[in-house]
Amino acid sequence: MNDASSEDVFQNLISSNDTFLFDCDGVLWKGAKAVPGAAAVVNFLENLGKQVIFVTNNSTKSRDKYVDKLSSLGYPSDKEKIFGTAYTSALYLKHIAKIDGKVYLIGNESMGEELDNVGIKHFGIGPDNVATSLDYDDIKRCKLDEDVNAVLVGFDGHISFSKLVRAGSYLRNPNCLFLATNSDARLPLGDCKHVVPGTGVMVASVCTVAAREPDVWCGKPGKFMFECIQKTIDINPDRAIMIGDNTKTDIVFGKQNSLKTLLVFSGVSSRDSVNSILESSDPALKEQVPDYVLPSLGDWAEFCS
Ligand SMILES: C[C@H](OP(=O)(O)O)C(=O)O
Ligand SMILES: [Mg+2]
Repeated sequence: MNDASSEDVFQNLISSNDTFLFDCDGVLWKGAKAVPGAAAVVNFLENLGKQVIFVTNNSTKSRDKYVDKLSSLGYPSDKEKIFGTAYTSALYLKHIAKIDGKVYLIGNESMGEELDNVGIKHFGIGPDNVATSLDYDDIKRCKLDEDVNAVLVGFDGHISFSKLVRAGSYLRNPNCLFLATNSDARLPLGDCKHVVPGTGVMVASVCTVAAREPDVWCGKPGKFMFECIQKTIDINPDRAIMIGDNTKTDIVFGKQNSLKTLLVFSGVSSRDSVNSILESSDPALKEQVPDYVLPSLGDWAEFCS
């Protein structure tokens, strides 16, 4: 594991890579605020002719909404280079699963937007609290739709008992496909005293009630995310680097796809967490060790003028 803070290492990474894949939350921004200096670095790479790709597990934005967020924070915003899980889950349902019935969605408006874009019927967005007790008459208020043949779980700020009743009931049918966007436990929101539950919390609830694991993960480190990117963008893994803030998602994703990996400490994973991985004797954790570390992407801004 190398420290990437020096200008020499930065120049070396520029000459040895044509493609830079950036995670978003915790690398480019935290909540609504850009990571200081990060946009200068990304624009510098883009202006050098490097291929810049954005790869995020966050399902709360469609590709169109990511275009708006990236450009409002000063980043390049080519829609074709943005891969989020609202988009990739819709691609999976349309092109791989070829769903012809309905999708029960524990998710959000942006996921609905991407499903609409590919013509997949869905329902479930928004609050659903029809059942709140263990009284069976109450539970029966969760009417079940016979046409559901997939359950998709992403970020849902309205997750509730009723939604878990429905998801568990649909997934009791082994032919009902179970898709999840990502397993991130917490969201890095910057100056926030609160712990912010990530989609992994919602997916874990559905796994528990359904007594099943997802059939497909549509985000990092799942392989479908990289397949989506490769379908439209030519990447030579020998000359590509994944830059992320989470060892479990970003670094494993990079390693599994033979990319170089760089971990920044501006988001989820800390230097201490990497040190404990290095000290661990568990061979499975090796995949989480990045090739390079850097406190923050913005630290390279001083080399970009
Ligand atoms: C935190 C993560 O987003 P990413 O870091 O992949 O952009 C997520 O939304 O769970
Ligand atoms: Mg991140």
